[in-house]
Amino acid sequence: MVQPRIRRRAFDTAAPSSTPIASPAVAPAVKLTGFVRQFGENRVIDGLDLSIAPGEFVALLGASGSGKTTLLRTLAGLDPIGDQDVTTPGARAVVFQDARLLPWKKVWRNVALGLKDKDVRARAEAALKEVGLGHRLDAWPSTLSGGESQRTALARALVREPGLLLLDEPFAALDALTRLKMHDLVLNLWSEHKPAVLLVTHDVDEAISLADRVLVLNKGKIAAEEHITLERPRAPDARFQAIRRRLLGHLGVEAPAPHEGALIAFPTGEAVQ
Ligand SMILES: Nc1ncnc2c1ncn2[C@@H]1O[C@H](COP(=O)(O)OP(=O)(O)OP(=O)(O)O)[C@@H](O)[C@H]1O
Repeated sequence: MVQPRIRRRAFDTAAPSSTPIASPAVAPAVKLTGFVRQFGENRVIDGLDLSIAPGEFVALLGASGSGKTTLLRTLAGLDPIGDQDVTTPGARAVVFQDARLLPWKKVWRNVALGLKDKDVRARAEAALKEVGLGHRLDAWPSTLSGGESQRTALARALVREPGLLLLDEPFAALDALTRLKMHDLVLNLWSEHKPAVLLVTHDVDEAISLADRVLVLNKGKIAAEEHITLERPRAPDARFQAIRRRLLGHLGVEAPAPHEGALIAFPTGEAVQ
């Protein structure tokens, strides 16, 4: 396979003006200027500008087919970019919706995949302990639950000490409770290691709960941006709901007023409107 060319060059030190974490002297973890991606006649990304500060947690929302994965794949270096202005200076790691573990390798070997040092088992073990899987080092991937598989995928990403962590709907296939636990885990790992994060998600609440900044992708460009300054952990209070309504509006979805038309299920199975 021809390796995509992601330019890793010295770039201007101007920090993104709108990011809360950026300091003027710090180079961004991601910088895209006027980026275009086209499949035949389909111009999916159309002159997109994006800057992510080191350590910043950004979530990306957008309708199905709006180009979220295309953008993430570009930043991951998985797609050719031609001679375009894309800079991702540090190490990158990606976690997808499915864990993509090699079934013939034990859990720790999946995490250590591609590492070259002598102490790879120790590093894999440390990463697996961090995601709460220190007891499953020698397990086979087929014996893991969905949540455990995604934890393993997170450990595999973390062990590479990425400056940029790309998350493509990593919690979408998990049940609601496991998803909430994964949110806590990701926030803990992020505050411990502080990579820049780009999280692609369909879930507006997930985006508001986790990110410093939420972007809405529409017609190939960033159509809206919300800075989330609520303290973590974030409760779905009135300020949260106001951000939610604005983001849903940008996505073309009308948010129901609280409880309006909502079905409330009781433990008896009885439901009232
Ligand atoms: N390799 C490809 N060849 C041709 N078209 C592609 C290719 N990859 C993506 N596309 C098209 O680009 C558009 C954006 O796809 P992409 O997967 O980035 O959207 P998305 O926002 O991630 O969608 P979803 O939320 O449904 O996952 C779609 O119309 C898709 O069909």
